[in-house]
Amino acid sequence: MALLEVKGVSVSFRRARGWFAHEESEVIQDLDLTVNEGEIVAVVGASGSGKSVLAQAIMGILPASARLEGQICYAEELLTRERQLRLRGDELVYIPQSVTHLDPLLKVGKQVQPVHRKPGERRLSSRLQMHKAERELTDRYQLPKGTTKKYPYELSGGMARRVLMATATSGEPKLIIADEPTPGIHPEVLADTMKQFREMADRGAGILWITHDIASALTAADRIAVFYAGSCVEIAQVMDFTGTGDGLRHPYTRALWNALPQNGFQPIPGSQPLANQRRGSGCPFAPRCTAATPACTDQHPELRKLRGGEVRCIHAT
Ligand SMILES: Nc1ncnc2c1ncn2[C@@H]1O[C@H](COP(=O)(O)OP(=O)(O)OP(=O)(O)O)[C@@H](O)[C@H]1O
Ligand code: NI
Repeated sequence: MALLEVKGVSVSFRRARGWFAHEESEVIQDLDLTVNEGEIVAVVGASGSGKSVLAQAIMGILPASARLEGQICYAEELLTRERQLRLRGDELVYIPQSVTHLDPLLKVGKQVQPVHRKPGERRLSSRLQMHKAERELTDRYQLPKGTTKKYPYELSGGMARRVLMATATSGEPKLIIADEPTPGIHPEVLADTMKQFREMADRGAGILWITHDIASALTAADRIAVFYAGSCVEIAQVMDFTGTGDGLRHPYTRALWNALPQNGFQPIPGSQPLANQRRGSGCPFAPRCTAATPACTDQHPELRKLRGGEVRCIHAT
């Protein structure tokens, strides 16, 4: 079953311009993405491509200046504001990109206790729960003993990140939106985090995992969604990332793959256009694409199915 379906979602931000006027920049454009039960979908793409904005749209925490179009469904029903509020922190959990999301005034231990929402289920005594939280943090996340008694400001960035992970995974969530959960994490903890994601997925959860690190995404994800300038340009299978990238469908995905150290560090010239620099309606990658033709600048390519994946490029075969 599809746990998360993002259908034709666009997000734009309104900004004042001068005294009376305002301008809108579209930072996500007509996005389609699905996460099924038991599946880990990694979202990769350059900084500013719209990954975190998508996470915020799903969680219902976009700022008031944002306008969202399109539909987001959870468990095959529209994810309305009311459902977002009801499911958040329970079935639907979020690991935010910024550690400022920890409550600064609450000791860490209080923040990693599992939620018990089932009717009639007795809450564990608070001391017992504290012990459980402590064990989780020391055993699984290798944090020093006593971490639960600390306040967030007493933790390093990497420690705070592990606390965020523990906070999000201490219950039994169905859909996890993890925005860059791994930077600053020790390689062993990284491997364990990915193992934990896999176990949760094997129990039926769906995970949308936003990351800069394609190499680690490839070791744990089932499918990879590639973002460029607010568009999802390709959805690939992990096994497509091999050799010189001939199995990949979009020139940007191929360029990302060939820019990895193990593939010879071949950078692509130019840079991703910012939302307010995108001109016209063509393919956003066209200005940097060696395969671009005049037709590429005419219209935004449709997302179409190709060789077991999806692509937005009129030339992909
Ligand atoms: N609250 C906001 N108001 C205005 N613009 C915003 C806001 N939040 C994000 N943006 C813009 O939306 C675009 C996408 O940002 P987003 O944070 O989603 O990028 P990202 O892909 O997560 O990047 P990174 O990899 O650096 O985390 C950027 O151009 C950013 O400046
Ligand atoms: Ni981000």
